[in-house]
Amino acid sequence: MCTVCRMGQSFSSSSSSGGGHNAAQARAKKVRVRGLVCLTKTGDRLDDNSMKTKELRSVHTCWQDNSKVGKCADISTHTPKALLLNERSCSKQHVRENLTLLKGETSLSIDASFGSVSDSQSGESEGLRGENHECCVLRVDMERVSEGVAVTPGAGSSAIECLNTPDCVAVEATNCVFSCSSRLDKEMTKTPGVTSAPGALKTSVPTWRCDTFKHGEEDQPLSSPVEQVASPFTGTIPKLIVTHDDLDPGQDSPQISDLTLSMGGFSLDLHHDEDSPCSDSGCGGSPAPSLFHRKLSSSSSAGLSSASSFEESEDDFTGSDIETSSLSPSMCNMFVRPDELGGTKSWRKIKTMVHSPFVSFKKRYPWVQLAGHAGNFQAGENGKLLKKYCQCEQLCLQQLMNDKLRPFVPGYYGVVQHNDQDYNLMDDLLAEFDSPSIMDCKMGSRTYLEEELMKAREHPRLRKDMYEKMVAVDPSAPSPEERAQQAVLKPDYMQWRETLSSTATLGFRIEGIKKADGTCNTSFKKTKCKEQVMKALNDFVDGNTQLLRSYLQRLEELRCVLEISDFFKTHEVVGSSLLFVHDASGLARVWMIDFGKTVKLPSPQTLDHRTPWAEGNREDGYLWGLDNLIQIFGEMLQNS
Ligand SMILES: O=P(O)(O)O[C@H]1[C@H](O)[C@@H](OP(=O)(O)O)[C@H](OP(=O)(O)O)[C@@H](OP(=O)(O)O)[C@H]1O
Ligand SMILES: Nc1ncnc2c1ncn2[C@@H]1O[C@H](COP(=O)(O)OP(=O)(O)O)[C@@H](O)[C@H]1O
Repeated sequence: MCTVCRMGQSFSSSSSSGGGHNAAQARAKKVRVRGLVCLTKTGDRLDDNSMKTKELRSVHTCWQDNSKVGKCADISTHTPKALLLNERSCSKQHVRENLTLLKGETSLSIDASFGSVSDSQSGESEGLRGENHECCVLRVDMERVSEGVAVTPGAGSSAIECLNTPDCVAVEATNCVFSCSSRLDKEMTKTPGVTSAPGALKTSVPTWRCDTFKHGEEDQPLSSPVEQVASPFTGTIPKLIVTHDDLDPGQDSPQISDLTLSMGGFSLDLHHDEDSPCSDSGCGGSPAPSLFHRKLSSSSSAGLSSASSFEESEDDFTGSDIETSSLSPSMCNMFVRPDELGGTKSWRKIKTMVHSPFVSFKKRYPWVQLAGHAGNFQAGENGKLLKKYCQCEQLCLQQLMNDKLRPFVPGYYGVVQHNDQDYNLMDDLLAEFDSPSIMDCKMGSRTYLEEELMKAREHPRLRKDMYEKMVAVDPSAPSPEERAQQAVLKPDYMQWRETLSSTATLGFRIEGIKKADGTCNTSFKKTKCKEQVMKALNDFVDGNTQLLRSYLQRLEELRCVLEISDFFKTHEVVGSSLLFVHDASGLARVWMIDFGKTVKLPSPQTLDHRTPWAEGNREDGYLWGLDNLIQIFGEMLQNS
């Protein structure tokens, strides 16, 4: 049962309820679409979370699977004891997301304020060829979308046009220079990079040198010198991919949510983007002012760069939200580098964002990011990936390289610098797959750190972006106080998300699925009960029993290792995901990713990861969630 315990919220209302009503009405007219994608040879992006398709060269790897269906205990469902729940959100029925409002509208323009598409171009009956890189969707197609029909612009006469691919992005993509960072206790040696020739998307690393990585007791060899050049950016034909929401019982049509426009390898992240740090508590709760770089969530994407200190982020929170605006005026800003903007902070307030083409330099495949923070990743070389630096994640990955869990996490190669931004360099787990299907499952029964909770109590910070995300899913979810403030506290939002999804009841939730056919779905916010999860999983594997078996085997292996891992025992693992990847060859693997909020416990404390959470015990429910996931896979296999 849900209990109500609202944390101290003594802040004043930032807007009147009347204004809020108007704002709500305005929002209600928006149509949320997920998955506008440019099919390109270079780099694509599918959604608000930097989703991108990937074209890998063929890898004919056969996966021998000898797993047997394991015996699984019944799924136990527990609600962490001390969860502070939003009563309203627990008790409300799920509300469909905005889709029906599309009907009767015409062509769409982008509302940069909240990652939505608004009907501001009503009256148009043909694709609207806009300026300033606007993308347009025809009414006829959007109506088909609203009916749950997949629309493939470019296949027919029209649907979406991706216009005016900005030259400046190509420029942005040029002059990429990689070098190893000399930071972090001189773990790596910084060497000068070489600027690539203009006009091409070229990244050179002529003098790449990384000294042996040392942190504490760990020694990690780093990558060897490489020099690679990606293909020049080419124009693309965008494609709209309709993604079906999980249907709640009683729902009869799919929902569509969230929009990202991709243009030839760069993408416009159209989510509301209140600035945020890695988390309210900092990255992993341990902000390091000199090195900490805030993560940019899809909901809080803050522009072209994300390097900022925790302190700056905190300031941002207290600042008012940016006013909403349509795409066109603000689009120009998207192509302006942060340092070209007037203020030191204004660039972080840009609502929409563009990513440089994200291309695997060797394979030249578009990459896929299913969940997480927009703009967090850059292509690395040789099947590697650059993720925006987070000290917490770095520490974890370093330790994991010497832990029993090593085969279940991406290989880690240290910190590199690119355009003045530090990145953790790690394996691209998709690299060995050919047109992979991918699923991101966020593990655990709690998605925020205890430290975040404490900080929110000490210094309550209003999150307008989270309020907007909340009402977009369920307009009745906010409490009267939240409604008056038009904002929520992060832990409240996170708890609401947990109870809305299967996190609270099963200890994991599906964040996103992208299938080999290019379709994707990141609208699993309300996938809560076991049956819904099974349906999504079954869709993910296309009913393939062998894949189920392979995944089950891998999950059981992972569980065995987790139970004996020193790292796992001594860390609070929050917000970490399991990345499921398979392809047509039958290769199916699962890895642990995202250690941005995985925090070492004070010695000699350890966790069993199954005990229900009560504030102070720091239990995260990770293994409990994995037990349930394994049980579900086992049940599906038995039923198949
Ligand atoms: O999934 P939605 O509903 O968009 O909510 C997101 C996710 O919970 C993010 O977690 P993850 O990165 O694991 O996906 C979280 O980032 P943190 O992990 O930093 O807590 C974001 O917090 P902010 O980054 O504060 O917006 C929050 O807004
Ligand atoms: N090592 C990796 N290899 C391949 N894909 C990855 C890797 N790490 C992350 N991803 C992709 O990026 C998404 C977000 O990753 P995550 O680490 O959770 O980001 P964030 O810290 O921004 O939440 C994942 O869902 C997955 O699609």
